[in-house]
Amino acid sequence: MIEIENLTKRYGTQTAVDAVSFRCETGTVTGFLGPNGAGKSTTMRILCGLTSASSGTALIDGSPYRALPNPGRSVGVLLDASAQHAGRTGREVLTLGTMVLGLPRERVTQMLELVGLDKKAADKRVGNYSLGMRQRLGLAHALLGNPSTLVLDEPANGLDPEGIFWMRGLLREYADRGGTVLLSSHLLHEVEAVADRLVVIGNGRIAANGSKEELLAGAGTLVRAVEPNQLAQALQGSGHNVTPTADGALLVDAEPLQVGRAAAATGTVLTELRTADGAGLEALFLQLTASANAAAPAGAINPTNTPMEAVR
Ligand SMILES: Nc1ncnc2c1ncn2[C@@H]1O[C@H](COP(=O)(O)OP(=O)(O)OP(=O)(O)O)[C@@H](O)[C@H]1O
Repeated sequence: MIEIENLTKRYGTQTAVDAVSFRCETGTVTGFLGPNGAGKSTTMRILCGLTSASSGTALIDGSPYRALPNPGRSVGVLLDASAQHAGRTGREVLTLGTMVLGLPRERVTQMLELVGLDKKAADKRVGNYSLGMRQRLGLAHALLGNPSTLVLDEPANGLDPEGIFWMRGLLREYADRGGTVLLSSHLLHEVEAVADRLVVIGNGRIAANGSKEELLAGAGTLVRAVEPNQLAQALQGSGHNVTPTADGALLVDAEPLQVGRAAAATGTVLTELRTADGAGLEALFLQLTASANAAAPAGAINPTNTPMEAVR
């Protein structure tokens, strides 16, 4: 289990991570979503003992990473697939890992097989690997010590569609066997397909935290109009959040009835009006990160990590 409590990281005057709290329960995959610079990597680096926090705690199975007796046996970490020595072969990287962790050498072959790196690939130098191969090797390295927790920063980066499908299955199976996974990504549909819970971060602060179903059910109304600007202004004037989607629709934190009434009152012609449940995580992500990036005072956005309904 991962427990992050009131975690803050300041770099000079900039607050990269601002009072972040969330938990990743045993047997679940938690998707950690946010735009560039949101604070995902910093949070994960603190969790893995690579960066110190300004305040707050980040615990794995009740301990800070650095206090774990043999961390690689408790938590598998993949923060940067390109961090391996380019001159070593994949097999050498894993062999060194077994030596550091005190594991039997056959673990190397098992992990190579698990991640689909054949003999030829295993004996190539990492400098000649594609990014997808590096991700597979990184995952093999993370899983080497048979840990109960996985912390993965953008592991789907560079994988082809077959690779993404494969990784999704691997992580699902790992969680179903009782593992805990924290997985960051910009690939929203990838996260939507595999995660049980979602934590969305924007500007260092938690913008949403809940089960995937909770978050998708709370996605409001999707509306398309011939003159969307007029409708958007009217809805904003009534205190609603309005987020334009990439394809010209509006996502509104209101019921379809309220949006329909606003359209009628402004004489706006609608071409579509429905609950946004099926609009997908991408639209929700846009909506949430837009509000997180707005100039809200510190702590104004879901400071207590209450479920999604309370954020709105
Ligand atoms: N060592 C550092 N020194 C100064 N600022 C930093 C440092 N590391 C991160 N930051 C800043 O902290 C903020 C959060 O960065 P972080 O890398 O955690 O975001 P992220 O969500 O992982 O984004 P990305 O997906 O682009 O990696 C950014 O504004 C970044 O510039």
